[in-house]
Amino acid sequence: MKNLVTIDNVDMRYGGADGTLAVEGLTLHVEKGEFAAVVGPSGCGKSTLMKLVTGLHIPQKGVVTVAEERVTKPVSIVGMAFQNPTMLPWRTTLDNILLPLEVVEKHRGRLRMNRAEYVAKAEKLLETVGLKGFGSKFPWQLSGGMQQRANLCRALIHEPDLLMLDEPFGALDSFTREELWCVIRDLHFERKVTIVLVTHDLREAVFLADRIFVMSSRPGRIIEERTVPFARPRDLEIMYQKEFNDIVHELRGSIADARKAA
Ligand SMILES: Nc1ncnc2c1ncn2[C@@H]1O[C@H](COP(=O)(O)OP(=O)(O)OP(=O)(O)O)[C@@H](O)[C@H]1O
Repeated sequence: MKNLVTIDNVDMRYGGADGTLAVEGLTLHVEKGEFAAVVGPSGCGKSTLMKLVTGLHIPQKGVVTVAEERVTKPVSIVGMAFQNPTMLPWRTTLDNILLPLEVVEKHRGRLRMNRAEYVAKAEKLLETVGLKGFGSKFPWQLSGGMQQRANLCRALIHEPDLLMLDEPFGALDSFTREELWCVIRDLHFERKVTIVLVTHDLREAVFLADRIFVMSSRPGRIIEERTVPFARPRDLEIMYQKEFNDIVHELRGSIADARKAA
């Protein structure tokens, strides 16, 4: 299958020539339609990887491409969701979801001409994530889990080919988190969007991903790549199977080794 994302031998340093080398010789390919997860010790450069793919950082060495185009500026075919939803409190949930369309030049004109169509699309997304009828509420009227759901809608409103998720469920209780795993699982299954998920939660990675990349300690590079063998769509029950927990334990071992090697 074709790669949608390629990172080839990339170095990224913060703060000038003597600054922090965050990733070094980072190489990773994600296929179109694939669900990839990236795990690794704290501070190993996972968020840096996300910023390199989305074009928020440009590396000093090496090449990043998305959809066969070299990344030299923020990439428009990508949707992003981070740990903190950062919704604007003075806008309704629906208007927060429409925000990326107002910001990105390419969509601005279309939104003005076809607002009703985009509102309908936002409402459909809200329904998909279990928030039907909540579009008129303000973010502060929603629970943390509901805000994360709305955050996902915002990342998906421009129908991105690539969805980048950086610890999007980190701050949630475990029941809400598992519910949202199922929302993401279904979105991936129905929309065939390519997803890259950065997470500290190894069960989350094994439940959701087709392939898991393990990073070394800083400067980060990929030290292990693991294909998850379970058929899709997966049920939460799978987390009680021995094969599932064996993979989680092996990944935990790899990360512990990477931390020791630092
Ligand atoms: N703007 C910056 N200026 C200087 N150093 C930075 C900057 N951003 C990140 N770093 C450093 O680069 C390294 C990688 O950071 P990054 O945020 O990518 O790691 P991470 O794996 O996402 O961390 P965590 O697991 O704690 O979320 C860290 O050591 C961090 O301190």
